[in-house]
Order: sequence, then C-alpha cells, then structure tokens
Amino acid sequence: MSDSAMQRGGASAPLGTSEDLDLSEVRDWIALLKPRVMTLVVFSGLVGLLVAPGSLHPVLAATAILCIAVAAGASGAINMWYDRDIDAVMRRTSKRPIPAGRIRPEAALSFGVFLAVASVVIMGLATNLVAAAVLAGSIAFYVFIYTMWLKRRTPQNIVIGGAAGAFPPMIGWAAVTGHVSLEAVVMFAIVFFWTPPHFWALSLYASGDYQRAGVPMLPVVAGAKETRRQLWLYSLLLVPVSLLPLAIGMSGLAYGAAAAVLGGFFLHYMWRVKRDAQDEAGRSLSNDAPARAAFRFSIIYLFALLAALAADVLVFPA
Ligand code: HEM
Ligand SMILES: CC(C)=CCC/C(C)=C/CC/C(C)=C/COP(=O)(O)OP(=O)(O)O
Repeated sequence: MSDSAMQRGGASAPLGTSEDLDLSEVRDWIALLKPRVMTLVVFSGLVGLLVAPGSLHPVLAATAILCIAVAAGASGAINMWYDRDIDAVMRRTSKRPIPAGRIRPEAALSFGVFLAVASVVIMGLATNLVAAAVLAGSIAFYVFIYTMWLKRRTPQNIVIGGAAGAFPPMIGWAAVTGHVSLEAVVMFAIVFFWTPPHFWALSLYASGDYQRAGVPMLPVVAGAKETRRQLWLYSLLLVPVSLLPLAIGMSGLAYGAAAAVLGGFFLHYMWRVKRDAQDEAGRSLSNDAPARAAFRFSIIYLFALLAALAADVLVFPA
C-alpha cells in the first residue's frame, strides 16, 4: 500500500479494500488534471478542428484532441503544484490532492511536466509543428504568464492570463490546416472575451477565499461594484465578437441567429449581476444569486455557441 493510501485507509483497513484505495488514488491523479474545466477546453479544441477546411485522419484527429486534453490537464497539475500554498487556505481548493496531503508536490510537478512534454511531442508527430507550437505556447502561457507571474500580482491576471484558455480552438484549427488564419483568431477572440465575465461572476461570490489567500482578484482589490462594471463591459464586447464568424463569412445566418439569441441571454444574466441589490460597500444583498446563475450560464453559453458554430459550418459548408 502506498503512503497516500495508508493515509486514507490506515494500517488497519479491512481486507478487500485495497482496490478501492487504488481507485481513490487514481481519482486523485485525475483531479490534478482539473477534468471538469477540461471538458469545455477540449470541446472548444474539437470545434476548431471540425470547422477547419480540409481533413485529418480520424485517428490523428482523436490524437490531436487527446493532446489538447492532456496539455490542459498537465498545466492544471503544474498550476496545482505551484499554487499549493494558496489552495490550502481557500475553501474551494483546500481538499485538492496536494494541500490535503494525498499527493506529494514534487510528484505532481513531475507528472505535469511529463504530460506537458508528451502532449507537445505527440501533437507534433501526429499533426504538424504549428499545432505543436501553439499547444506548447498555451501551456507556457498558463503556467508561466498566468500562474507564476500575473495571478498573484494584478487584478487583470485573468484578462491577460486567460488568453491561455482561448488557444484550444486555434490549436484544433492548426492541427488540420497547418496554419493560423483569421478564423482561428476569431475563435480565440470569442473565448478571450468570454473569460472575464465567466471568472468575475464566480469571483464575486468566492472573493472571501481569494482575500484569505492574498490573491489580488478584482473584487478583492477594486471591490464588487467595479467587478460588476468590468464584467458588464466585457459582456458587451463579447456579443459583437461572437458575431464575427458571420461577419467574416466563416459561418452563415443560422449561427448568427444562434449567437444573437445566446448573446441576449448572456447579457440578461450579466445585467442581473450588474444590477444585483447591494449594500454601500457593493456587497450583494441576495447571497450573490445572480452571480451564481451567471457563472453557471456562462459555461452553457460557450458550449452552445461553439456547438452552433460547428453545426452551421458542417451542415451548411461554404
Ligand atoms: C484565467 C481564466 C480562467 C479562470 C481563472 C477560471 C476559473 C474557474 C474557476 C475558479 C472555476 C470553478 C471550478 C473549480 O473549482 O475549478 C471554473 C469553472 C469552470 N471553468 Fe473556468 N476559468 C478560466 C477560464 C476558463 C476557460 C478558458 C474555460 C474553457 C474554455 C473554462 C471552463 C470552465 C468550466 C467548464 C468550469 C466548470 C467546472 C465545473 O463544472 O465545476 N474556464 N473556472
Ligand atoms: C491546451 C491548454 C494548455 C489549455 C489551457 C486551458 C486553461 C488555461 C484553462 C484555464 C482554466 C482555468 C482552470 C483557470 C483556473 O485558474 P486558477 O488556476 O486560478 O484556478 P484555481 O483557483 O481553481 O486553481
């Protein structure tokens, strides 16, 4: 039995439980990859790949998507290694495998670095150098620019650092075409402008955590009122940006209509956050119910928008 399994089950664990213990160990390693966040990252990469002109052998396409998933997971693991001190003091993250003492920090780091290198090398072999380079760049962006540099220094951390999460559709596109063109930049822009409202909605009701950990997220540094204002500004920018695929002829009217309707809902949810009843300090009087709803909707929105783009391009090819 490993040290971590001993910690969980204890030396006197009943016979027959070793498989369960191994399974929970596997679950811890999977948790290091932030699998829930990965679903949308992978989906956006898949959409980039599906809407790209040209074709890729299905096995190579599946490999490319797997590489995006593994790269995102690897950077999540390295992020958890680096952030283990602040994760330990935040309620939302304190039970993660490293702060909870179930995985050694160095083991998590080796795991993350190994997966990061493997994902880039395999992407290069399976597709092309451009896709591998953008994949490497997005890992480096998340790890070095966001996690190690901006996250603890500026409330604009997620605006700049969030670019890391906007690369996957571009990587999917590059995997098929071998280059980065305007369409790929447009998909990048959609995720880029979506990220601040997505995260700031959550940060409004998780600001206690960030304050305790000394992370300068916008509500901690500038207050809830300013966060609501900036969240609203980025939401207003996102809607026209989401219509760019139509404007550049990448998609047709079906996508345009879907983007307009989804954008209307997005603005509705974010407007409710902006107008949430608040005290003089800007704190919500409704237990942040609108912010919680807006955060949940932000995820549905991006899934639906990207699905609409893929459906439009595949059903009505140019
Ligand atoms: C710097 C940028 C971003 C930050 C700081 C951020 C932060 C967060 C946080 C703190 C959560 C709460 C869930 C958790 O405990 O992990 C979350 C959830 C989520 N994020 Fe983001 N996010 C960012 C960008 C993105 C991007 C680019 C995507 C995908 C395209 C994404 C997809 C998701 C999804 C799908 C969830 C829900 C996970 C669940 O079901 O628990 N996020 N995000
Ligand atoms: C292909 C590739 C490398 C994609 C990268 C995907 C990526 C960077 C997604 C960003 C999403 C994310 C979980 C941010 C969390 O920030 P945080 O670390 O502040 O969150 P935490 O407090 O939950 O740890």
